[in-house]
Amino acid sequence: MATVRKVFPRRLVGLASLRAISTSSMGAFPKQVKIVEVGPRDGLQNEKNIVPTPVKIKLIDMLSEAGLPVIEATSFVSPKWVPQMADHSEVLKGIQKFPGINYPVLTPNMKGFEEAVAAGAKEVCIFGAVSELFTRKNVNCSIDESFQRFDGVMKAAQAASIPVRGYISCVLGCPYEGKISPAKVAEVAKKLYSMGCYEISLGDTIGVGTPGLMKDMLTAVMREVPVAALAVHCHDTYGQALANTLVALQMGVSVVDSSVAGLGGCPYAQGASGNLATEDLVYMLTGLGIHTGVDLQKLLEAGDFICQALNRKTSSKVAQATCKL
Ligand SMILES: CC(C)(COP(=O)([O-])OP(=O)([O-])OC[C@H]1O[C@@H](n2cnc3c(N)ncnc32)[C@H](O)[C@@H]1OP(=O)([O-])[O-])[C@@H](O)C(=O)NCCC(=O)NCCSC(=O)C[C@@](C)(O)CC(=O)[O-]
Repeated sequence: MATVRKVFPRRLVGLASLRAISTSSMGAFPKQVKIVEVGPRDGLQNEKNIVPTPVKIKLIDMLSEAGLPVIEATSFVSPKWVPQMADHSEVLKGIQKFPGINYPVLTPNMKGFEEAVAAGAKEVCIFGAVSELFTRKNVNCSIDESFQRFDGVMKAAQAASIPVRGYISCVLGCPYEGKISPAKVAEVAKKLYSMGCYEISLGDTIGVGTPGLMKDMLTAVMREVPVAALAVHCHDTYGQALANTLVALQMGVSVVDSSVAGLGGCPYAQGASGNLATEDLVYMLTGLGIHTGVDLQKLLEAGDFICQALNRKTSSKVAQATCKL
């Protein structure tokens, strides 16, 4: 059973007062941000001990209760590669499907796509990278071969009217190849968008990016793909995730991936740590007067639940701060 963290009203009163602060000198922010919660997938895929299926289902249900509009539920990858995601079908079938909430899943190839559709997936994600070495380690093929697989998934998805989201990993640096050129990211983003991905999530997989790198990368990508179709996905390895996300918001990006309690990491990216914590993102956006539709208190409860189930401390600063009161 989850214990429910007490979030003291005075902390939330403090939060509300932040809204009065003028942001006009900080550039134009979107009025609304869509948060894509990746905790149940990205957050859990790196966990060594297998998390029981009912825990995953309860986490997703709690995140739905908190009002997250998109919750990435699981991935239909090989159980030999990522044993933690082996219960993908049970998870997808077991969760409550709240009206208006999307529950996308990762599908690297046709096998994954077919199994996902059989389990009831209504939206899928393909995931590529700008680095040859990372692609080889992550999905056991070259970038070109990964696109051949995507082509099959895309055609099948289009025939079934299933929307496809595209991921690009290593956009601000690669654990194996180091620096990545913004032009290369733009080229891959353009390819995914031209294939029919409705949204491209730009992943700083190992969290090495800084705001200047984010600005340069986004500038290049925005020449090829409309900003309305872009999302950012920042890992917080070097403590830069919130700063990098803020820059993206200032440049017009209005879709942000994050993970409850800051869980996360890619098993095939050495040094990758957790994602930007959703609690911290919601706190910042609320302070900027940007609408998310997320109930912070319920989100904190979901974070408590999963941290207790995993027997670990939250990485969310907001969760830590409200706990200390
Ligand atoms: C892509 C594969 C499957 C290729 O794996 P492979 O071994 O090259 O595949 P294959 O086609 O040669 O098939 C080999 C075996 O795998 C099976 N197989 C083949 N496909 C599937 C499937 N879909 N589901 C279940 N089983 C599958 C297939 O049936 C066969 O089984 P066998 O005959 O040996 O018994 C493998 O490399 C894999 O599963 N990789 C996992 C990668 C992964 O999940 N990485 C983490 C997600 S990406 C990420 O975290 C980054 C992101 C998105 O968050 C953004 C960011 O932060 O950057």
